[in-house]
Amino acid sequence: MTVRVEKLTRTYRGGTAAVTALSGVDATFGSGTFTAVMGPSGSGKSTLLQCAAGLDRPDDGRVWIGDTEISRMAEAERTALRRDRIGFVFQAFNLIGALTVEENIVLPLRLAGAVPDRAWLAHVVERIGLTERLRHRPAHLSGGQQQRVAIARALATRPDVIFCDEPTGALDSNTAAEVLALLRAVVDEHGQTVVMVTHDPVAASYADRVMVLADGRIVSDTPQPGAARIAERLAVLDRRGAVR
Ligand SMILES: Nc1ncnc2c1ncn2[C@@H]1O[C@H](COP(=O)(O)OP(=O)(O)OP(=O)(O)O)[C@@H](O)[C@H]1O
Repeated sequence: MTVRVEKLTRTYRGGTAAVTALSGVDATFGSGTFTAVMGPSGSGKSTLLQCAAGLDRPDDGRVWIGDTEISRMAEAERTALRRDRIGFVFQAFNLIGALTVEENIVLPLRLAGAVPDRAWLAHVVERIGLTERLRHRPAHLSGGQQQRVAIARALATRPDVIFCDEPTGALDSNTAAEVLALLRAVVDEHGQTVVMVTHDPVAASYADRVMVLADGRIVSDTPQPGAARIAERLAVLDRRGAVR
């Protein structure tokens, strides 16, 4: 499913000054593609993700998931669409400690009152390599395993799009690699659309494309050129930021 944002603007008011987090951002995330969203701290990455996912409302601009314009939907309708068609993976895995791995994975389905597709769930659990751990509690798993559970939970409803905010931010490089390979496989094997905010050039090198934000605008949007080149580009941007 393609996600499209048009002229997205988001200003946070409150405190002494208004902060413009997004300033007229246009972007399309094609069906079955994996995009890394990068840029300095405060450049608007998380805000872009939240607006594109319908978790936050832009002040101006429009958002489509497939043919559905979510920016015009009422809150209840947006909540239902998020539940059915969008998956989320966050840096802090956000698993529920009192539930087992299996219960965490099927929770979105239970909340939606949906009948689980057992064959699909079995496939997802096998794909993330946690078949033996289904009855364990999250606290007994490593960070990488917990994030794999979070990805399985995001996949449980078979969403069209998965938004990830720093999914490997809390992981060491080996477990991060496993999680990134899994996201890559989700795109390649199932044609899901993945949009991932990351600070890490190595993480971004798993994507098809790298979009860089600075001051709420897209400053570069290219096929991913490899971790070393991504790191160089970010360093240039940081130096420019430093002289402003
Ligand atoms: N709820 C909020 N209230 C006020 N200002 C906010 C809020 N959320 C974000 N901002 C501001 O909007 C700007 C963009 O924030 P955003 O979190 O989207 O950036 P980011 O690129 O994801 O940053 P980071 O890499 O540090 O997570 C920042 O200046 C931030 O301080």
